[in-house]
Amino acid sequence: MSTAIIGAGVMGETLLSGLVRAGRRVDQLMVGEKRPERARELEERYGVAVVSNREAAAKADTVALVVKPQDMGDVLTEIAPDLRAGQLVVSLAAGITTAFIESHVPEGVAVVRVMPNTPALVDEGMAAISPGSHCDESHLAEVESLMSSTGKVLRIPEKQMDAVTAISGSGPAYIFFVVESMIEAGVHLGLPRTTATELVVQTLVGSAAMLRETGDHPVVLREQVTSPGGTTASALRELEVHRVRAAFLAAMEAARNRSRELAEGS
Ligand SMILES: NC(=O)C1=CN([C@@H]2O[C@H](COP(=O)(O)OP(=O)(O)OC[C@H]3O[C@@H](n4cnc5c(N)ncnc54)[C@H](O)[C@@H]3O)[C@@H](O)[C@H]2O)C=CC1
Ligand SMILES: O=C(O)[C@@H]1CCC=N1
Repeated sequence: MSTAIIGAGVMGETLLSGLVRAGRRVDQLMVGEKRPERARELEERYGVAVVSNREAAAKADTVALVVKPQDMGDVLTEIAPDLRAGQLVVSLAAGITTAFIESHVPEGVAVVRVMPNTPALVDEGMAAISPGSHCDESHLAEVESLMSSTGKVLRIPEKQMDAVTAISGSGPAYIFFVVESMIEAGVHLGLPRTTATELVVQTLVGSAAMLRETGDHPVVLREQVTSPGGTTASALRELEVHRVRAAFLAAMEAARNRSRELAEGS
């Protein structure tokens, strides 16, 4: 089964590299990429064929669209004449609905919407997938196989996609923001930057492993760290005073709303 990736920026390369790591034959992969220098970079790095979008659409069994939501309409209009019934189109774009894609492609083309995230680069990705209206089990299984090469895959109803985008799609950025803030705090408290970075990164990795390995609720794990009258309680009180929990809620609502706006083309 050949797969084409149209749009090989951050997320397109993440998918491509994951497929290569998972042992997909490079001669079964193709890339369509607008920027010539980026295309050359990918050819050199992976030995993958970079072809026109139309050639990619005509030749591949599965066409993964990884361009920005704002570019999706133009790309679909460009490749529609080359698509045929029986092919699978997979969109990784925020906001873009399966109905929008189906309205641009020929009858009989199956569409699956995916929301991945960048930890896929280290095979710890979280991808949610939703079927369009002409999908069967084999199409969902194919997308599960594509995405499970780089992490976990969850099937969800499409109406949850904007919320999923706000939580796991954008999620790594929030975590990196917290990490960055803690490192800066360490420096402010007088630690060398390298020391602060090592402390924060290992604390994050250790905490993530505890969540996954114990299966305990985060509240339980937080309470274990919070000694009565101790340092953690003092810090958590400040986070509540500064309304950090409310800020997280507002931030994720904003991301969900932006995903909805992208669906409307703005
Ligand atoms: N970066 C992330 O963490 C995530 C991104 N996504 C989705 O992935 C998509 C791509 O995002 P990024 O990779 O971050 O953006 P990006 O800007 O790094 O990549 C987009 C790529 O598409 C190429 N491109 C644009 N128009 C094209 C065309 N007509 N034909 C061929 N290639 C074309 C650009 O040259 C660029 O290399 C977006 O729709 C985004 O919503 C989804 C989840 C996470
Ligand atoms: O920021 C964005 O729009 C994309 C979608 C989810 C993560 N990055």
